[in-house]
Amino acid sequence: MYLETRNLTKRFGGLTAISGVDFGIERGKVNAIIGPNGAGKSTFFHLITGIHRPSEGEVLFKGKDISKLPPNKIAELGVARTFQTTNLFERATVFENVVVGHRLRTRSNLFDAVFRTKRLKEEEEKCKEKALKVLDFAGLSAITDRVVTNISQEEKKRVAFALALATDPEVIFLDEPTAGVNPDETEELSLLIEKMAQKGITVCLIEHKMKMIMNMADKIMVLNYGEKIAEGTPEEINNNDEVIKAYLGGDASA
Ligand SMILES: Nc1ncnc2c1ncn2[C@@H]1O[C@H](COP(=O)(O)OP(=O)(O)OP(=O)(O)O)[C@@H](O)[C@H]1O
Repeated sequence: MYLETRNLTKRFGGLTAISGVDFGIERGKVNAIIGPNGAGKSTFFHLITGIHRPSEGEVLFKGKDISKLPPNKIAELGVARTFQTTNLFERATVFENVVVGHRLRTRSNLFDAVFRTKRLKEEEEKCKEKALKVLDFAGLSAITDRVVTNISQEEKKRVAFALALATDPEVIFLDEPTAGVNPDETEELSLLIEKMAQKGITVCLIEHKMKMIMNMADKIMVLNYGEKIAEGTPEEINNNDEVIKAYLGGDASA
C-alpha cells in the first residue's frame, strides 16, 4: 500500500480522538474521509502530516514509518497538506505567497543568503519559475500581483492549493478544501482537485459536502467517534447501513 495507517490511535487525556484506525490511501486516486463533527478527521490528517504524534500505531509511507518525523521532513518526502486560508500572508501578493511555499524545496542556507551566492540566485530563479507554473495550474495567472487581502475566498483557496503544489507533492491532504465558498465555486475547485489527480498527485480530502465527495472520490473512509466504521467506493458507502445510521441519515443528498 502506498500510504497506510496501522492501528493508528491518538488520545488527548481521557479522550480517544482516533482509535485503532487501519486505512490505506491508494496512489493516484482521490481518497476521502468523512464523518460527523468531532469524529476525528482533522486529528487523522494531523497524525499523517506530523503535527501530532500517535499514542499508538504507525503511519507508513511507501513502507517507511513516518510517524515520528517532524512535519517539514514529512513534507520533504512529498506529503503536502493545505493550510487554512487564514495562514496566507494577507499583505503579500499571490506570487510572493507561493514563492515562500517553494522555499521549502530549495537548499540555500544562511551563508548563501548573506553572500548572495550563485546557487542562491539560481535557486531564486527556479523558485520564481516554479511559482508561475503552479499559479498557472491553479488558474491564478491573471492575479499573481494582487495582494491577498483583496482577492476572493475562492481565489485564496486556490492560492493555498498552489502553495502546497509548489513543494512538488506526491500526495496532498486537503482539509475541507471548499468550506466557505458558494456552489459554483465549489464546482470550480472540484475541477482543480480532479486536475491534480489527473496529473498523478494522490489526493486525500476531508469534506462535508457529500454530493461533491460522492461525485469525485474513488475511495471513502467513514470515521465516527474516532473509529473507522466503513470504507469503500461511494456506492458502497451510500448503501452501508451503519454509515446511514451514524452519519448520512437525511443528509445523504445534501
Ligand atoms: N489538540 C487537542 N486537544 C484535545 N482534544 C482535541 C485536540 N484536537 C482534537 N481534539 C478532540 O478530538 C476529537 C476529534 O476532533 P477533530 O477535530 O479531529 O474532529 P473532526 O472530525 O475533524 O471534526 P470537525 O468536522 O468538527 O472539524 C474532538 O472531540 C476534539 O475536541
